[in-house]
Amino acid sequence: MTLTVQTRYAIDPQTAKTLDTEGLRDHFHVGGLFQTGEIRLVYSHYDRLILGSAVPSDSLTLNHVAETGTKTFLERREMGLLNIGETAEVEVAGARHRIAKGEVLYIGMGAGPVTFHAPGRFYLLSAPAHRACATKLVTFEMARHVELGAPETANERTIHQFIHPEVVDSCQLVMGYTQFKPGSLWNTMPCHTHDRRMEAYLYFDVPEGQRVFHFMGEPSETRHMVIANEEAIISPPWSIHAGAGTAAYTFCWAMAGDNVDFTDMDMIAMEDLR
Ligand SMILES: O=C(O)C(=O)C[C@H](O)C(=O)CO
Ligand SMILES: [Zn+2]
Repeated sequence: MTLTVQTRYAIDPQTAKTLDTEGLRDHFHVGGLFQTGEIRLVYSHYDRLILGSAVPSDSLTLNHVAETGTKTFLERREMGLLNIGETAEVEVAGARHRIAKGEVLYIGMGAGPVTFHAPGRFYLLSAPAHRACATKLVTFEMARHVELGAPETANERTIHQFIHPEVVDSCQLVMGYTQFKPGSLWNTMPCHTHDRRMEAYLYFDVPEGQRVFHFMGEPSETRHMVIANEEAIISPPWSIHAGAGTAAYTFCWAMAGDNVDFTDMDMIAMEDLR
């Protein structure tokens, strides 16, 4: 089994604003996930969120990851996973969970090794935990669905909230994905920050040859990165996070930090953006 773990350190907004395109991407862009037969993880020092992928050709087991300094990966961590591939099974603590495309499995602290089976294509998120919450499969019907935006501003979209206090108990993780109404391409605009929580985005279902322009930075110092299908972004707590696609796409958002209140956001007025 191939396990690759990359570490990304946290930097402050003053340093971030001095970076060129390559520097920004080195810190905040994650490419090369979703390799068949491999588990790939990125350990971010922003709230110690780990994001990654598992694409089994047969099966793959996630257990010991040296970077966490614990015997097993989930000893002091919780995990959320989203299947962006075909329906497949995941085994946790002797139970097999059948996960369809677009469904999320929450796995509580101390659950032990996690085995992923083909033909799944799993996006993984993990944050430090302080108590064991129950492992739970969240189907599309069980999630909360929040409608936002309007066609006139090209931001009409549905936020599907899967790991959310009203759906499943978790310590730090809040997670879901956002889909667009035809013609809308802007996510998270008007934009916001939440210094209490960091965020990670995975852009997927981006059509061949299309890209998403992801915006980051302090509201007065915005920058952009151009993102291809199945690439991710680490969004620091001090940064806006918004994007516009050259075609429709879906993105998975996930947060970790001081609270699990999705609505705890500091909205940025359009006239304050630079
Ligand atoms: O389209 C959106 O708006 C979002 O999906 C917002 C993210 O979920 C987010 O930034 C939550 O803090
Ligand atoms: Zn946010």
